[in-house]
Amino acid sequence: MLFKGGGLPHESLALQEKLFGAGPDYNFMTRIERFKNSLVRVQHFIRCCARYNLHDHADKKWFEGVAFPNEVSVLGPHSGMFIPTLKEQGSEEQIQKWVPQAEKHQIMGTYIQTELGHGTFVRGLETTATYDPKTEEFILNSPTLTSIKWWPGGLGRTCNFGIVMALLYIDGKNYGMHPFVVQLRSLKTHEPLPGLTMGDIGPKFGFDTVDNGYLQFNHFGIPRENMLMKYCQVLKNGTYTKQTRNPKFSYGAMIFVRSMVVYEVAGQGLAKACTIAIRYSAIRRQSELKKSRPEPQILDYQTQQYKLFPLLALAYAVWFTGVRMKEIYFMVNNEIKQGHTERLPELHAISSGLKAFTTSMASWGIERCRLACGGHGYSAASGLPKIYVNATGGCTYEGENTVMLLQCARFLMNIYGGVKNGRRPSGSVNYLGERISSRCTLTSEFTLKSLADAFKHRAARMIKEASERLNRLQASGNDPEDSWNLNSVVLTKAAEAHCHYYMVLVFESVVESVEDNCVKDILRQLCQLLALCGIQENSGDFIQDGFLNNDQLELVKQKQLSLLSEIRPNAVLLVDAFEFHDVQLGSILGRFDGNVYENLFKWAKKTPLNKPEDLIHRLLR
Ligand SMILES: CC/C=C\C/C=C\C/C=C\C/C=C\CCC(=O)SCCNC(=O)CCNC(=O)[C@H](O)C(C)(C)COP(=O)(O)OP(=O)(O)OC[C@H]1O[C@@H](n2cnc3c(N)ncnc32)[C@H](O)[C@@H]1OP(=O)(O)O
Ligand SMILES: Cc1cc2nc3c(=O)[nH]c(=O)nc-3n(C[C@H](O)[C@H](O)[C@H](O)COP(=O)(O)OP(=O)(O)OC[C@H]3O[C@@H](n4cnc5c(N)ncnc54)[C@H](O)[C@@H]3O)c2cc1C
Repeated sequence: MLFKGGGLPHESLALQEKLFGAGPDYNFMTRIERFKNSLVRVQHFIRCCARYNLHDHADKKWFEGVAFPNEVSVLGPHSGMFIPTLKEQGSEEQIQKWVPQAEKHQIMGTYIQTELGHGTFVRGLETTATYDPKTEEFILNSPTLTSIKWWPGGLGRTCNFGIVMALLYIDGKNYGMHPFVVQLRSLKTHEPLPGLTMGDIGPKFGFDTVDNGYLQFNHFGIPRENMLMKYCQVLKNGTYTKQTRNPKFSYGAMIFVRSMVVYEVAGQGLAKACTIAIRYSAIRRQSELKKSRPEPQILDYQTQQYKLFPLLALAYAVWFTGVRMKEIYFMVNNEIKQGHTERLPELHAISSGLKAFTTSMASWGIERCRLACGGHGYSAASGLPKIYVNATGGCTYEGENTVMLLQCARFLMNIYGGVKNGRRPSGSVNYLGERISSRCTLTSEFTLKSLADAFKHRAARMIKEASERLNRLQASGNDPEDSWNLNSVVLTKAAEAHCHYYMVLVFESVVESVEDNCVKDILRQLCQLLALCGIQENSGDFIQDGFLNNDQLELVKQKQLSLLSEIRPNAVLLVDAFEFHDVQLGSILGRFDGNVYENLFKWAKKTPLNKPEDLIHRLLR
């Protein structure tokens, strides 16, 4: 119950739906079969939403977790980007017009921003929307090959609507990137409308159940009312007006998804992988620990614990951080709606930084879980390949991770510069206003406070040094842009250190808030392990300025090893506590009943390659 809160009833409802749990095995399907099967489940999901009166986004998410285990469906971009952008950027009239249809799935939309030539550099996008006051239409056009829209999920075959990000031109003047609601396909025939060339972009690393697509505009007209006009308006005569608000409001959909990805993608993905690897390690027996004794569970090998328990601690940390990230998003977004935009830069920085930091850590962690499962981990039956390919997409979409770390670093440099000029920082960066202590107080007790302080010191020092290096590069004659580029590796590391500190701090605050002493003690062990592993893996950062000494590092190592034995008796319970149903895990190795071998054998017998009547058989005969 530490995790699920109000979600359980919806999950149980979804689990009662036969169509979700049963059916053909994903691993034995071709891409087209996977896509079709997902569409069948999408339709059933939509019927369930009506039947169970599911409107709230969070309620639907619980349901989706069962309906689409370890994959993204075309509903992801629809409910995660299309509807939120309508709500956040549309005028009241526009919201009334489109949101109810979208929520009832009468129209299906996606978010159409990236182009063949540009994804990261949003200001480099080329699609144009030119206003024609005579027809009161915007004419959308793809002027170059590189301006063809590329990647939007659901665009290839499914969606009949999209929000297209395009450069607004009025009377020859470029007003920058704006969002437009565009009908793409006929609501009767589902054929693309004349003036649009569109389709699926082909097979990918993962995301088989999503038809990421391309779209080329050939002077395609849409009504004036289709520009989302909450913040900027184009009047009938072509007059452009805008509120004196931050132009970055049109990037709001990206902040939303980045804030959600920490929990939904990184937290869930790593927690599932740990559940599989730790349960399997309690079932699998191999080799000898002691002569003439039964083979031990592989989870009893210290090296196996050393591989998996730090990842378990990380899974808890990312999960808690993801929950906190969601809370912060909704809090700051409410403030923004009431006209208080002061915390937008911080929200952008922390959502960019944490999205990058946690998806990278989770991808790396999921792969390590696979390696920890030996040969069977390499089989699709482990469920780990599917979890990995979907989670690792999070390192790229919604802002490539290095680019996101640099956005976070940009904010940190601004704040640090302000501190130097006497400004007081607040929120997630308030520590930058504190004096940095030069010696570490870490003792063999390893209190959570002393561990968090060590990460604070590391982050503050690395941010300070990145800033000073930037200044030195400029002082030696480099222009600001070159200086930034020449410092960018250092900047990304400073941003990572900031995010790492944030994650340790969140974990520490969760532990402190737990009332049950037994649970508190177990969580404290995990939090200590997370922090100690972070120190050891990045020990150079902690000893570089003499903050930690060799004796303290030795203590860190000793404590890390003793924690492995302390965590061992609770390890399986700690993954059971995530409460993933077998349907959600999609893994034979991670089955709750532990009946691994019998089911692996049954599964292998079902593989299509074993069917007697096929071309392979004839060729081999
Ligand atoms: C509900 C969903 C739940 C779960 C999700 C689950 C599954 C996901 C499923 C499927 C995947 C779904 C969707 C994927 C969809 C996509 O990928 S959509 C496309 C996303 N594209 C990107 O993210 C592009 C990345 N690029 C950018 O964001 C920007 O262009 C940039 C940040 C790189 C811009 O860099 P610059 O050119 O430097 O910036 P600028 O535009 O000139 O900005 C100057 C100042 O503005 C600040 N800033 C930048 N972005 C924002 C922002 N979003 N909000 C607030 N402020 C911003 C920037 O920091 C500068 O500030 P200064 O004060 O320093 O000047
Ligand atoms: C599964 C998936 C789903 C997607 N869904 C959608 C969608 O629904 N809608 C949509 O519009 N888009 C979507 N996208 C596109 C996605 O948002 C972009 O691919 C992403 O933002 C990265 O941009 P890019 O492809 O231009 O990468 P690039 O910018 O070309 O990245 C390539 C390399 O260049 C580096 N680089 C680029 N710029 C800089 C810089 N300024 N400083 C340092 N290094 C830099 C990067 O770090 C990276 O190593 C999706 C992508 C994927 C993979």
